[in-house]
Amino acid sequence: MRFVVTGSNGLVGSRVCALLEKAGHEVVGLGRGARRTGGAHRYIPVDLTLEADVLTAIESAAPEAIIHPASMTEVDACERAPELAYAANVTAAMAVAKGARKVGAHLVHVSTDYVFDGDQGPYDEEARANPRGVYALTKHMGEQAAKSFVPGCAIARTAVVYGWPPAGRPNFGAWLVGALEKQQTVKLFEDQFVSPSLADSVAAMLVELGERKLGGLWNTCGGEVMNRVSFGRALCEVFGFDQNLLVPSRMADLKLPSPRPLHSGLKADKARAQLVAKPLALTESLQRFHAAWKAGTTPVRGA
Ligand SMILES: NC(=O)C1=CN([C@@H]2O[C@H](COP(=O)(O)OP(=O)(O)OC[C@H]3O[C@@H](n4cnc5c(N)ncnc54)[C@H](OP(=O)(O)O)[C@@H]3O)[C@@H](O)[C@H]2O)C=CC1
Ligand SMILES: Cc1cn([C@H]2C[C@H](O)[C@@H](COP(=O)(O)OP(=O)(O)O[C@H]3O[C@@H](C)C(=O)[C@@H](O)[C@H]3O)O2)c(=O)[nH]c1=O
Repeated sequence: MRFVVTGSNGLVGSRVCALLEKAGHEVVGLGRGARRTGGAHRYIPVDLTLEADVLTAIESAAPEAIIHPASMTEVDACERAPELAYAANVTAAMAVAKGARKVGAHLVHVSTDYVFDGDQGPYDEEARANPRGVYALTKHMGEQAAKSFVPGCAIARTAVVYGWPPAGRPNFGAWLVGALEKQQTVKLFEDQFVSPSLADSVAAMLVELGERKLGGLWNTCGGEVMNRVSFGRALCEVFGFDQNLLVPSRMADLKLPSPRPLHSGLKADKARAQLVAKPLALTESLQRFHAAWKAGTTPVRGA
């Protein structure tokens, strides 16, 4: 099949491109600025907030399916610059969805557990969204844009994605490993419950939604819900780091600019039952994360 993947320089997008290529699909990555990943697929630099450029790129690629992970993902930066967040998470989502509609491509739109308020998680696909904060609001609006232009699209929500990104901002898992390997202490939220998700596993589920042209809501995340301290402890066990470096803290103590859901997390039963690419158990995810670290295939190691 022919695929377009947005945000192909990002954590999820780069893994989606790699998996698609491995499976023998034709791939065109869309990203901002110069290419920052390997692989043999075609790359088109495009600012996704510019609708005309997005439509030109999508028409030239003529995909059967589009996977759209591109987004402004720094939650506090979104809070500080709502105009940029709106452009990246709503305007761009609309442009990509219009492109999909124009060429008749299936759309897999990537979203987040942060569309929920975190009062009563974990959440299944039927739960009602109640976004708080600019990142959450704009991601929720992005979902509506995707559904408005491509009613049969898949909305794939994921959460706390970790992995070894090609470049750019370190994620929760990479940030933790970077600090712990230098024996630095890390303050970890004990009051935020989430579904940590290995990027490769998320990518595999997104690829399957694209290949099978499945629509509707899908929680494409890790298979277990836990607080951030428990994640840290499990990571220490697998990597052999000292658990005494983990300092339990409360989110409110950090005085972050953006609100974040506390009892968040996603129920992964639908994906577990219906997808071939299953949500992974925490230990298996961490073992894979560790194996990539050991193999030295970690571009931002120590970032
Ligand atoms: N990471 C996480 O913990 C979670 C992520 N998600 C969702 O998963 C998806 C993927 O996240 P992830 O891969 O981690 O994010 P990244 O930040 O690693 O990647 C996002 C990519 O989008 C690109 N991008 C942003 N704006 C534009 C634009 N205007 N034009 C072109 N490209 C643009 C970025 O480009 P550049 O590199 O130039 O900035 C970046 O490469 C997102 O939709 C996110 O909301 C959901 C839950 C958790
Ligand atoms: C999780 C955590 C973060 N921090 C710090 C690190 C950083 O400065 C700040 C925010 O951390 P994070 O970036 O990991 O957390 P956050 O921005 O809340 O991560 C979110 O990202 C978006 C894209 C999503 O969609 C969510 O699912 C979620 O993964 O808080 C701690 O000090 N302790 C902690 O336990």
